[in-house]
Amino acid sequence: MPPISDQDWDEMVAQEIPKPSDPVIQQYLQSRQALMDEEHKQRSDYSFRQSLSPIAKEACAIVSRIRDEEQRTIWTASLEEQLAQDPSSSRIVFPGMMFNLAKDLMESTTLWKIIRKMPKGGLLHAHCDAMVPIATLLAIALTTPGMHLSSPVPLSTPSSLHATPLSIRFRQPLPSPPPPGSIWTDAYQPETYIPLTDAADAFPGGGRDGFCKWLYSRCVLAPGDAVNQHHGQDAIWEAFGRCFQVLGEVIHYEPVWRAFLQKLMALLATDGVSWVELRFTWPLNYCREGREEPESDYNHMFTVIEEEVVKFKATDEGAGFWGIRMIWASFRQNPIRHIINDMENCIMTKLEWPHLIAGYDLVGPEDDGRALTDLLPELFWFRKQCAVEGVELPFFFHAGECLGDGDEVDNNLYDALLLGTRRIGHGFSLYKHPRLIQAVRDKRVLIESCPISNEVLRLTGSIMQHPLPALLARGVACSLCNDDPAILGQDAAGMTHDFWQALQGWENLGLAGLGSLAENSVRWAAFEDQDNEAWTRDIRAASVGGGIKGERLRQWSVEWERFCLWIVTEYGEKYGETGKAGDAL
Ligand SMILES: O=c1[nH]cnc2c1ncn2[C@@H]1O[C@H](CO)[C@@H](O)[C@H]1O
Repeated sequence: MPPISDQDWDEMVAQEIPKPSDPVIQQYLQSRQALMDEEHKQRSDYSFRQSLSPIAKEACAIVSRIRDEEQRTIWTASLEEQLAQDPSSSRIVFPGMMFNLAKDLMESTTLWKIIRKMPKGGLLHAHCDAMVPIATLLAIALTTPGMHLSSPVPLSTPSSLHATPLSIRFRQPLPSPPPPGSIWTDAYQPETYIPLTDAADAFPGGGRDGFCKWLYSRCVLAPGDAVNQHHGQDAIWEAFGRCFQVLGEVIHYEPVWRAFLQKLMALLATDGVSWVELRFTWPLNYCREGREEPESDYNHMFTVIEEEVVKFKATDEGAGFWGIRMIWASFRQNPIRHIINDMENCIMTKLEWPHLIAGYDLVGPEDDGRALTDLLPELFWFRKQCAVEGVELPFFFHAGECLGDGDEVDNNLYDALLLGTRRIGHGFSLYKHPRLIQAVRDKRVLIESCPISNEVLRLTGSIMQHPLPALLARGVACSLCNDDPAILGQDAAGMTHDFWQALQGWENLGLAGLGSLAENSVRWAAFEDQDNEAWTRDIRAASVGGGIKGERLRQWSVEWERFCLWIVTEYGEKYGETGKAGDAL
């Protein structure tokens, strides 16, 4: 049979095919939209979207066009190909590409400029030690009089440089100090303290600059650590633990602690973060200025927090900053006596500084420490002691920061909920638990989600594999957090990287979804001591509630509107309804 010509085909067949505008297709599309709308009603950000002002809606549309444009022009297949062709580059580029590889490019985008300005509310999940970028912290240590360095072995071989535990702390000058360069040679006498600046200047690999680079590499996970998935989770946690080892002690000296807090608050404020709740996990090794003997309790540290927050809030930069609270956290690996002792310290410090301690948690690798069921005796004792002492120390547990399905760590989620946790740190494996998802919604528990942390610590390969969208779609309230930004590679105290990744990675989120996550962080912040009833009442009442929470939610909402107006003013001409540059491309 001869082939049918196009003209004959048009006459014979094409007329039979419905056009997109035909009722049958239109009806189908309407049902499709209705199904989508119905599903979207279950999202946790649904009511936030519904109540957007006209300006906010316009800002969301603009951001969505910018996002689309950047997907097409920056994160392109041709860039990917170009990099693949370049033998010196091992980069693969797409919007959900691995965080460490995307970081530089992301910081050059328009979306970055926008997110940087966004009012982000509160940072609810972050570990105190890992908050100030390492270069900044080193600069503080190097300019603080009396800081010294010591090591249990000479730092003369690549392996000792790589992994030896270091001590960086205040020491009175010795009458005859060892030669500064000796620490880098076999002549070094272990455990002797060398002035930090002298040791830095004598660093064999390039003096002070080389020293700073080396210490940076000891405190920050290298991109390779995070990307080498074949090493698995235990290997990255080992490297992660070594970073904390170096950082812990440096901050535990009054002048460094003061400068650290000022820097932290300034960095948060410029990133649009108004409030922070920090996990606080420290042994009693903090010393006052000029002293080598550690304090016997935590009171001086908290006096300093109190003073530094007041000082910062009195500056122009800190005028809109709401403050800091600590969440006391014990290491879950520790044995019973140690944990009970830490709990006692927590309660004693709480009695002195009730407004600076929001609650209690357990930290450290979840799969290498004790599960919450194993810790029940200590936790029940703690609850009883809190009642006896009349202190409000609710739980804010880490739980489900794991890949398991039904293993001990995954099961921590059941205990966290049964023990009445007010928020869950990570909750990475929660999406596998339909009954718990329902409980989390009923009990109004918030998930403190840390997408970059989860990626770098190898729970997920890129933002696009992260389970947070599954939780949001099922109506679970969440907030975004940065966990350990100085160590994990964000190299910033603020949350712009995590916000950016979520916005660019997940189509369903958009600026409105991001706004809802930020609003949640204010709604679930522990601004003051509250019993369970008052806590739940304020979360329900949200911005129409009385008290400090209602007030701050209203304040956040004003900032959000101002931010949306800025977006429309700044980008409306090019990307607004009439400009539509994104669509034209
Ligand atoms: O994502 C995390 N999950 C559990 N524990 C953590 C995480 N990030 C840091 N730490 C733990 O908290 C201590 C400092 O507060 C660190 O020593 C680390 O072990």
